[in-house]
Order: sequence, then structure tokens, then C-alpha cells
Amino acid sequence: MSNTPLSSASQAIVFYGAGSMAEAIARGLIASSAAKSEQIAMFNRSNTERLKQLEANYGVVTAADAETQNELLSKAEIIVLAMKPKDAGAAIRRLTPLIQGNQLIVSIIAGLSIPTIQSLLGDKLPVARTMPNTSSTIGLGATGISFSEEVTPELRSRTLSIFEAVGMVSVIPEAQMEILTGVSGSGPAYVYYMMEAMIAAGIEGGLSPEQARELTVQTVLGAASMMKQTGEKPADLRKAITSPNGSTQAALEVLDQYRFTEAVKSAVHRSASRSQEMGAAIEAELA
Ligand SMILES: NC(=O)C1=CN([C@@H]2O[C@H](COP(=O)(O)OP(=O)(O)OC[C@H]3O[C@@H](n4cnc5c(N)ncnc54)[C@H](O)[C@@H]3O)[C@@H](O)[C@H]2O)C=CC1
Ligand SMILES: O=C(O)[C@@H]1CCC=N1
Repeated sequence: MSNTPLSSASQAIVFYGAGSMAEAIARGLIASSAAKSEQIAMFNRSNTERLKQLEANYGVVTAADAETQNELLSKAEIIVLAMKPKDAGAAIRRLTPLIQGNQLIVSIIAGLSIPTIQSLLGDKLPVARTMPNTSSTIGLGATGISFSEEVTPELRSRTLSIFEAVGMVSVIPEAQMEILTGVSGSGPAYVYYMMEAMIAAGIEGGLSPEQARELTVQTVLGAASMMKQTGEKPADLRKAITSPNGSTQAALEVLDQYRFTEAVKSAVHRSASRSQEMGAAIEAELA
């Protein structure tokens, strides 16, 4: 792996975990010039092929051996916890002795609370708990962020600049992080699920797969952009499409028969409660 040193360890952002979310954020940081490639380091558990690919694509620093990884962690200005919740316990246990006390911990792990992170890594450690989404990959992410009280205004704006580089940011109290996960963290998956169904129905009705896909994509893009650009309420935009006794009304009646609103609301709340469960599982493992 790369022997290139980080340009300045005091400004380094180290991604502890080099999966899809870590890549999305690193890519956005570089593309928006919020950080230089040589300020970003990434490593994973064992996939050296992936690290080579990340190095080649983005020019970031990577490390395959434990010693270099530990050095990166202990020197980083910002450590981004970017592993799956099931791997967080072991990863945090390894990190605990390496923490220097003045580093910012940024977690993107669903469910993992600020008090849990601080109780393991240091009570006074500044922590930003975040929940991004996969649209960060193309700079259209939506990220929720909660800060511990130790985060200084400077670190706060540094964290905001990281996530603003990949989309919009909403700063929220930590108590709202689970419901935000249900809305925007998991949210893209519900939209894709609906798009899969629209495409399937279009094909059943005789459209080619390409036509069904293109029409569905443009429909969702157009609907989201309409809401954003006009600032109108979705209910009003919906009503404007729904002619009395027309085809849209007939379609919405079918959705109502299947209790569409209840289904979506229950899904959002279930994502939130599952996020809480995953956090509790990490806590139990580390207790
Ligand atoms: N995928 C999504 O839509 C979102 C994911 N998240 C959160 O982001 C986190 C990561 O998710 P993904 O990027 O999708 O996962 P992923 O599976 O693509 O990546 C996880 C990475 O962590 C590494 N890893 C695991 N244990 C490690 C260890 N002990 N030492 C070093 N590296 C280790 C893996 O090797 C891998 O590179 C999760 O905690 C998830 O809750 C947050 C928002 C959205
Ligand atoms: O499904 C998950 O657990 C993660 C958190 C939000 C999106 N993906």
C-alpha cells in the first residue's frame, strides 16, 4: 500500500472503514476541494484490492498493515468511524488506547450514541454523530449531525464542511437521530423500492425495460425537483395532478386500499427503532 505520508497529520481525516459511505464522503471532499487527497487516509479490515482501487481513483493514502493504521489513527485530526454496526465494538476497542484526547470523532454508524462513544474513548472527547445517505456519492446527500458539547465552533464548522461537500446538512439534537435515519438515511431505499415497482408495472403493460426505467427516473427526478424549486407542499402538487374521477385519483385510491400512508410511516418508524436496536447491541457488546 501507499507509503506516501499524509500531507499534514494535524489536518488529516482518517476513515476507519473504507466501504461505500466512506468512499462517497471522501470522493465528495476531494471533488469539492474541501480536502486534498493527501489529507485523507482510508483503511479497511482486509481488502487490499479495494484499497489499491481507492488509491488509484482518488489519490488518497491507504494502509494495509496494523502498525501504519494505528499510527494514522493516533495522529489524525479527525477519525471517521465508518464500519458496519456489527463491527463497531471490535473496532472501537482497538481505537481506545490510540486516542490522543484532542481528536474529533465523527461517527456515521447507525444507532451508535455519543455517550457510548465518549464512555469508551474519553468523556471529554469531541464527537459528531452523523447520518448521511448514499446520494452523497453524487453530491446530493442529506446528512443529519448532532454534536457533543465538547465540539468547538471550529471543529463544528470543519465537520459541517465535510458533509456540506456531499450535499445538504441538518443539525439536530441527538434524540432526533433515529427518526432522521428513518426518513433520510434509509429513505433512498424506499424511493428505489417504489421505482422498482413502477418499472415492473410499466414493463408488464408493454413498455420496454429501457423506456420504463427512463420514464420512472425522470418522473421521480421531476417530482423531487418540482417540490424543491416551487417550495410547494407535496399534497398541493399531488392535487394538481389528480383530476376529479381521473386516472390519478383511481391510482391513489388503490394505494389507499393498500394503506400506503400507514405503510410508509410504519416503515420510517421501524427504521428508527431498528437503528436504536443496533445501537443497543453495540453497547451490550462493549459493556
Ligand atoms: N449504506 C448506507 O446507506 C448508510 C450507511 N451508514 C452507516 O455507515 C456505516 C458503513 O456502511 P457502508 O459503507 O455501507 O458499509 P461497508 O460494508 O461498505 O463498509 C464497511 C467498511 O468497514 C470496514 N471495517 C469493518 N471492521 C473494521 C475494522 N475492525 N477495522 C477496519 N475496517 C473495518 C470494512 O472492511 C469496510 O471497508 C454503517 O455503520 C452504516 O450504519 C450511514 C448512512 C447510510
Ligand atoms: O440500513 C442501515 O442500517 C444503514 C443506516 C441507514 C442506511 N443504511
